Amino acid sequence: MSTEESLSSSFTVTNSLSGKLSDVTSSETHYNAEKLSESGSANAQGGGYGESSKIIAARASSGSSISDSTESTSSNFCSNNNKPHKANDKSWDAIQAIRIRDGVLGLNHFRLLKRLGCGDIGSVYLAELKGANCCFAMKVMDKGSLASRKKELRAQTEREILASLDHPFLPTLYSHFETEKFSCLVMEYCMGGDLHSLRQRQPGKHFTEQAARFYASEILLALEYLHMLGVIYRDLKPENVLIREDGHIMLSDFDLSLRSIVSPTLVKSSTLDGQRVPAYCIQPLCVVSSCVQPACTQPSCLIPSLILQRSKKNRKPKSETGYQLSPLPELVAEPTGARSMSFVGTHEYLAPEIIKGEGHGSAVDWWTFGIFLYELLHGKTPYKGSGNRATLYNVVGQPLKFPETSGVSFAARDLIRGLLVKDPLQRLGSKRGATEIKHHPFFDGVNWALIRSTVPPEVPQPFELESIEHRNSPASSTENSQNADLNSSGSYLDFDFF
Ligand SMILES: Nc1ncnc2c1ncn2[C@@H]1O[C@H](COP(=O)(O)OP(=O)(O)OP(=O)(O)O)[C@@H](O)[C@H]1O
Repeated sequence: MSTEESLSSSFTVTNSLSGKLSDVTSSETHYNAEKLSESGSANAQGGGYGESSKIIAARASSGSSISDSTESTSSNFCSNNNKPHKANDKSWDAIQAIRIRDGVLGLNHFRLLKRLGCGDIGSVYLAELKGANCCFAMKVMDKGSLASRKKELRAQTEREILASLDHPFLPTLYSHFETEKFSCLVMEYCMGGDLHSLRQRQPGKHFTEQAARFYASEILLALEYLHMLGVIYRDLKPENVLIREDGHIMLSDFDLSLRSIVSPTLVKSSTLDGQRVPAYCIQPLCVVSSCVQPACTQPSCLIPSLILQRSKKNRKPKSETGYQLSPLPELVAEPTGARSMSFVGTHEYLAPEIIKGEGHGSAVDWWTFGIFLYELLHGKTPYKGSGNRATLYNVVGQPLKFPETSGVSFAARDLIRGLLVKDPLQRLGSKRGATEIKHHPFFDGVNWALIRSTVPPEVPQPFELESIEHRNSPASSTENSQNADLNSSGSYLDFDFF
């Protein structure tokens, strides 16, 4: 079967799920491949997709348990009891103070200052907690619209995943409440915009290798944490990486994520006698600058013989290296049993196994991680075609190429090659997840434990609430009238959706 044929036939996704899935994901057994675009929808089953950038498989409505006019009070849902990293967060304290005073938190406690953006299932507003000088990002979803478009399960999945997170590079969900018409998520506000916009502002529209390493390292930790929770993210792209006030990142947007069961395991370290050997995918001496698809069949096992010999020669006697000689066990938490047949993601970032409809698991996140790193370093993605169909064709059938003039290091290209192996079983990260990827020489020198203390490549200008308030004053609010109603009493009238 030609690639073209297999592409078309791959859109007939009728198989049932295999592998271990949670209750929530098992509802994915009914789906239709569906494309989302501002210009409308198209049926992807026959390969007749148009030129949108993002596709999803619509899952059947689960009959979600959204209740009316209440804040979610379900025990630990939005308390910081189970979020030790938020123990000293003044935003938690401010929200808690309102709860103590008024019982529950609601829309009336917030002033919506401006619309930050809108996605497929809702709009996100910058919201100030009245009287507390604290700002949040509030995602507002129209319940009627969610129901009519069968998006309730997506919204519910996103909400439940957000509620379970407690990580410096992932968003905090402070509260979820419902009004008669809207479902609202109160999240941490990221004031620095997204990584896509930041990349556009770089010379040559790409990051330096040092900057790319920084962002890729933080993303790797975020994905590692998600995989430990059994969450496969599935939508990595610079647009979904937001920049915090301090220049560190926050991975956002979980409505395409998949939840599965994972059993974290301690395994013996991959070091040799305690000495780390650079785990290149391809032997450096054999590689020419514009490489084609690698012979990287077992990424974590292929260690260049030259390097091995040197390592053995340089190896220090046991007494000198002390405890390093007993390799420490490493935590591996890759949800390798997860399987989904959904057709989800963004065209240029879709893994081949998703396009081919073969069923996919956590390895899709390592594929997208490879595309992501390629884009940060080169200012473009590797398989982009003249349209979406051509892009998908390239992902499945074309070899990986780097620009002739690429000044990108061997280590970076080797890592990208290892991640962009088309067979998910042979892909770097597919067996031991982030643990495997962290050992790649591209990340040499990264202090994983202290990455939060690393100085970011760029720190955004300080955010001034007053300037937004000024712009939103009645005298200057033509823009506001198009967005949310921001009247000074703080009550809202209408939201502008989608
Ligand atoms: N916590 C946040 N802080 C600041 N801005 C945010 C935050 N969350 C979202 N945004 C902004 O709001 C926009 C809409 O976000 P949302 O997650 O709803 O959708 P999306 O990522 O654009 O698309 P989709 O939901 O269709 O995948 C984003 O593009 C982003 O610019």
